[in-house]
Amino acid sequence: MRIGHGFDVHCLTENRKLILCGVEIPFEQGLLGHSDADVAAHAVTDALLGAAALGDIGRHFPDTDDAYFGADSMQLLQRAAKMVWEKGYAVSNIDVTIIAQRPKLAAFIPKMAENLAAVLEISADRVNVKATTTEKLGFTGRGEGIAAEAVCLLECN
Ligand SMILES: Nc1ccn([C@@H]2O[C@H](COP(=O)(O)O)[C@@H](O)[C@H]2O)c(=O)n1
Ligand SMILES: C[C@@]1(CO)OP(=O)(O)OP(=O)(O)OC[C@H]1O
Repeated sequence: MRIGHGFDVHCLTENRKLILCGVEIPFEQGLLGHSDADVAAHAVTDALLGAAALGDIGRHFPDTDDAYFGADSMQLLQRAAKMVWEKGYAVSNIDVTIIAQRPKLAAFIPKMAENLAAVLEISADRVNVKATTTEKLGFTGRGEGIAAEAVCLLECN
């Protein structure tokens, strides 16, 4: 068994979509990034890569590369999963925490978990997604950005 952790932050801004684990969330602001800025998908990607000792998302998909401009981060996650499979590991489970003061995410969480399970080719009971505020404290609490953390356990084939 191998454990990995991922953490990411993106800034909230006008005129951008808010996409979390591939789900477009209706909100007056979205996340800024070179890709679609899906902060939760990025945290999961880093958790997988970390567990397999494969570095991080920026190493494999640099934000200086035009190929990733506006990229669908769930596709980047799928590519990271393939790297992990090729190293002989299988994803045992993932647990994701999205840190956002607003919007309320509860209604969208089942679809986020479904998307992650599909991309990672694992059953729904191996995926957990949750959201928390920071009780209006810090940059997330002020609504300046959204953060996400993820942990992943890999099994050796
Ligand atoms: N953006 C969010 C944040 C939280 N939730 C849900 O609300 C619960 C309470 O959040 P606290 O930060 O006050 O502990 C949390 O457990 C989530 O179920 C949410 O849906 N969207
Ligand atoms: C995903 C990538 C690549 O498009 O860009 P961003 O969307 O800016 O995201 P970030 O988490 O800052 O870094 C990883 C990048 O390589």
